[in-house]
Amino acid sequence: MRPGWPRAGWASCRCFGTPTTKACTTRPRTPRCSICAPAASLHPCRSRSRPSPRAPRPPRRPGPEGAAVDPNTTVTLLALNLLCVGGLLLLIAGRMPDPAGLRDFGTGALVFGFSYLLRLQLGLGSGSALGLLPDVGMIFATLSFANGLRQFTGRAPLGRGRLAAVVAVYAAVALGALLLAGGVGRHVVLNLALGLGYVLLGLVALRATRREVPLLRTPLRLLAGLVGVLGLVTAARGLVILALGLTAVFEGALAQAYYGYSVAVTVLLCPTLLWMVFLRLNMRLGELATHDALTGALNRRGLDEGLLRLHAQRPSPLLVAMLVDIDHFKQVNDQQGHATGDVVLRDIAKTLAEGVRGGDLVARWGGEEFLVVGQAGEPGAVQALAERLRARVQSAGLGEQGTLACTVSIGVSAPFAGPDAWAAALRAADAALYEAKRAGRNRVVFAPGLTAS
Ligand SMILES: Nc1nc2c(ncn2[C@@H]2O[C@H](COP(=O)(O)OP(=O)(O)OP(=O)(O)O)[C@@H](O)[C@H]2O)c(=O)[nH]1
Repeated sequence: MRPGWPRAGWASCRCFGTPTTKACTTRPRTPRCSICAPAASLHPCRSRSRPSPRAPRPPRRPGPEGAAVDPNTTVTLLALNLLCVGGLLLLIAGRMPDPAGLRDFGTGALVFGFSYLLRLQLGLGSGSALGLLPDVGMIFATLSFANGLRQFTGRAPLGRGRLAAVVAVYAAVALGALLLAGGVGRHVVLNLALGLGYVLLGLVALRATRREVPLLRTPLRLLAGLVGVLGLVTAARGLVILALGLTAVFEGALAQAYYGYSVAVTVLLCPTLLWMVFLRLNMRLGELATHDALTGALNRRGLDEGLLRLHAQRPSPLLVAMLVDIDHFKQVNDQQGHATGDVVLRDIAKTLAEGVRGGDLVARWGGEEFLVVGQAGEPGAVQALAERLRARVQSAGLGEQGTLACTVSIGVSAPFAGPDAWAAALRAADAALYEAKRAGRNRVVFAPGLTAS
């Protein structure tokens, strides 16, 4: 250490031992060295940290608390969020055998995200003709969402021709508005069209709640509420632009409210979509676990679950078991090929499922054998059901061309109640089926306790 230099702390004090010769760069919280400390009141750093009362104060910037919602930052975050979610949905859809609308959801989110980024590049309030490009992107993305939702809820998608026509009409109207009224016209048309699109999307979701399983109704209602309100707010924004001009919706309280709500919707929308996808996948897995892959009839596990449900009813109903076996099915395979045999199996399963009463169970019991379990019901009802099933199969056109014919033999158990009687009922149905085959096939035989009516 040089003689005369401060003892401690000088290295961290940015006056470097020459406090008054230059403008001091000492930060307010830097520990002072022994040179600065005694003359702190004269030192330039002290005078800088305490401005004289006469000096004009710099304008206050909003702090982190209560900071304004900045449209540019908000739109950037929305765009990134949409791009991430779109990519994720497309990844999930790529791995699903039946993506049911997920591809359209993903495409919609990606196109919306890119459109937002393009709008940021051009300037949010820009009135340039290039701005029509992201506008058209957003309209297409909204239609893509609606298409995805339709498919997700089991409805046919809108054809490509229709989508292209709507987008073309929008582009023409927006161009006309731009030529007539400049940027204001373009923004009014965009907000009104997007608002209408969101409201329609909400209505598609609301309509689907009527047909969907209860599990899916909650996220669908949430989706309908979120986009429905966004639609009304966006359309109202269009009217505000018309009445007050563009500045009113990009600055001030209205802009704060709109962008605040948009953030909330986007943040909630993504988990809602993923929630719906998760539920759908879960339902699909449940179906795969309980249904036969070839015929779509219940498998043993599905039958067990169905039987438990039937037995759990109060009062416990009387049930009957019917074993349905295709006659001479080996000949179908030998003459038409195994693939056609598969189609015939599928057709017969469908014919049986369409012929039973609501609540009856149809399961694939073995290779070309099905089991129907239903409530015994009124006297004569079981006999009528068994005969109807036999007749329906006989008259059905089967195979790829619908030109093949097959018959079935059916053995019907006596009515039974409770799981304990299940094994005995199956034995009785099997014995009756054997008897039907022995007696010449294409007939129904009833176990003792039930007689043909
Ligand atoms: N295509 C196809 N054939 C199957 C399947 N499962 C079993 N089979 C066929 O079903 C036929 C059953 O033949 P059999 O048990 O001799 O009975 P059947 O020819 O129907 O004669 P009856 O029952 O006595 O009237 C066999 O040829 C099996 O290969 C399947 O999943 N697909």
